[in-house]
Amino acid sequence: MTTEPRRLRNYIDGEFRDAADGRTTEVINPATGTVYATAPLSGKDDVDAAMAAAAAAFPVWRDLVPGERQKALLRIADAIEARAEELIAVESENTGKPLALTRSEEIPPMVDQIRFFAGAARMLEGRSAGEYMEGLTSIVRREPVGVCAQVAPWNYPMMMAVWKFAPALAAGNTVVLKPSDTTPASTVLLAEIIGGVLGELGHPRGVFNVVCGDRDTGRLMVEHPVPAMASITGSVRAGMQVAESASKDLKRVHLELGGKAPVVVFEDADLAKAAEEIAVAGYFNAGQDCTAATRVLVHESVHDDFVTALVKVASETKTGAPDDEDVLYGPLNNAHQLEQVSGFIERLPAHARVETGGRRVGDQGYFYAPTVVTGLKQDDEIVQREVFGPVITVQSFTDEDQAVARANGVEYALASSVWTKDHARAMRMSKKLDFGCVWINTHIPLVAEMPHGGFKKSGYGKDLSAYGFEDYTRIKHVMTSLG
Ligand SMILES: NCCCC=O
Repeated sequence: MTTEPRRLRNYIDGEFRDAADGRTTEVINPATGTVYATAPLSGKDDVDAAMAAAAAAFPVWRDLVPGERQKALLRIADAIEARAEELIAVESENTGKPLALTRSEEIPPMVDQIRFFAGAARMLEGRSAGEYMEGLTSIVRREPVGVCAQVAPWNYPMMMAVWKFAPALAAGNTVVLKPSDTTPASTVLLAEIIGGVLGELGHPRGVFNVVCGDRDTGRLMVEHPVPAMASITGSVRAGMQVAESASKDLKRVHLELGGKAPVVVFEDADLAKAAEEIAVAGYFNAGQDCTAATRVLVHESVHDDFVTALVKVASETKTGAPDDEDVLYGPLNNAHQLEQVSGFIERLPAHARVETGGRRVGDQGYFYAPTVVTGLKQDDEIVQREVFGPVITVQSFTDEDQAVARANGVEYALASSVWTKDHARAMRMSKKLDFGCVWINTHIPLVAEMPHGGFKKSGYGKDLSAYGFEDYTRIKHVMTSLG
């Protein structure tokens, strides 16, 4: 017996709706390769409706005292916690992620991040009011920006949605959020949860809207005259298109565009610990993480020992079905991504060596083996471009200067790590590494209070933290005569 694919719908102005013209796309479970749902392929009418709803809700939401927005966000966090098992099941079906790891590694930080921004709503900072000219008092007002058009990626659909809507709503903005066309399911469920809370509290229906669709839908959102800000997590190409479209009416842009994180391992590092932790940080979520430990640079004197240790951990690392508690990661997100990752391996130059992996696992779904590639040169494609798959490359270096040059010698600049017992060296490296984050003797942890965001082609603007929160505000100078 075949079951009909579930029908996902947009969430606009407090109600679930199909696309105005009825168009849909298929949503595939990447662990099985089968269609299990359809989602609206939204067009201009849907984007217009969502933007109108968000614009109508904005003045009311903006003018609430911050404590009311805090209360709403705290209730949303509680509701997500209460319905965590549903979210985990939906996310795992839509991404193939291991259920156990979604439960332990995604829900708790998501809930914590919403609670952080709930608190931040009441803690906006500004410089001191005062008399900077004789007889005149100046104050700074910090205000929300307006309607925010937000485009989330497919690697962490729920958590990236949180990174977008939580700071925006906390600051008093209203939101139109588009999930990736391959992973809309958990965002639609989030809309039900968030909309439910906002409705119970009597807030305007259009505070939070979800519009499903593809790249064209995203383009319609960014080009739309209503939003004052566009934020996107995605590829460099998508970010450049957003920046270009947004430039036409000078919208504010917030871009998180991926990475190619260097992992610099010095000869005095604890190699066994480094190999263990780097493998987890490189293969977690099938390496589909913009901060993944993807590009190891190891001192030449310990290169071979490190490779041996890493290959051992890699070959013991398991990928498999969402309900298998022993797996570290599930499938690649979609057939195109499997093709992309396979393509990088197929195009490796003759001087490269695949030490382990380098192949698809099984013929159902989009699983790929944990892979280690050595023998590379700095300008090789796999060193320069983001693979977004379970592939760790290893190069060597001779000294600190060469390590820095190779680490910085890519277009991305999001995250990096340095592994050494020498504190002074770690601090020198943290100054010289040209990345938005430098971890020392660890790689990949994130925390709500600290900023996440890059430089160069990794984009600009910060997620998480008070800095991320401020990105969703604007400041106004008010000056009053004392006479
Ligand atoms: N580990 C979370 C990184 C967010 C972007 O991929």
